[in-house]
Amino acid sequence: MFILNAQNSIANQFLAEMRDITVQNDSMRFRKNMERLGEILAYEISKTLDYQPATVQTPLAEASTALLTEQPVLVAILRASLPFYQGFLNLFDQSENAFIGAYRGKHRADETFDIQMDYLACPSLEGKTVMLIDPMLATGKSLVKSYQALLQYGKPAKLIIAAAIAAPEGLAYIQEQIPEASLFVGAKDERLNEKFYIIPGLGDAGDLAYGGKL
Ligand SMILES: O=P(O)(O)OC[C@H]1O[C@H](OP(=O)(O)OP(=O)(O)O)[C@H](O)[C@@H]1O
Ligand SMILES: O=c1cc[nH]c(=O)[nH]1
Ligand SMILES: [Mg+2]
Repeated sequence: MFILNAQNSIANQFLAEMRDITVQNDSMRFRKNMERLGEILAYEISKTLDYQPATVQTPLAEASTALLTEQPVLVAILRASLPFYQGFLNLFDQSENAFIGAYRGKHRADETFDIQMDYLACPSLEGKTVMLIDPMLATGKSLVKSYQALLQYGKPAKLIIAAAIAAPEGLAYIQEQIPEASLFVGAKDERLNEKFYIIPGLGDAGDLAYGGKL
């Protein structure tokens, strides 16, 4: 598992501002920070993909390099992942894309919830490199249910799961349910609270990015 804030970098600033109650309610800044974190994680993930030799013709001569052997499929889980996903799309700008409307339904009296899933637009995933992108990995239910739904579009050759902030409980659930997934997270936080929010976390990522919902 790759944990970005295991090393100090400018990414600490973006994560800190997303968490900071004196900054996070500037929703444009919150979305921008989420996008920049997405770009950085996408860059780290890009180092682990497959490349093949290539040459490009400059005005003066041929230059040798190595380029991606294939474009990934980027999967955004509405709502909160949109700015985070945009960061990935900024770098993997030739990728295919999929969109899932998945959210945590109303919490029951015991605070548990089911994942509601109403929308799925997806190309074939057969044999492809798929990146499942969601900023918050709390219980892991959204990601697991999303992945299970995606399998109707084919079996990816490689599955990468990217989150801005992850709880240990969610990470364990993903590793149990989807052992083949490679995990890349901005930060691994302490725990979930009784309402299954990540502690210290940042609050509700979708609401901070786009406002509340009924
Ligand atoms: O790991 P889990 O326990 O499934 O929680 C994580 C999910 O919860 C949040 O979505 P939410 O249901 O708040 O919808 P939103 O993105 O529209 O805010 C967040 O954006 C993740 O998708
Ligand atoms: O802490 C959390 C957990 C789930 N979803 C969020 O937006 N935040
Ligand atoms: Mg939310």
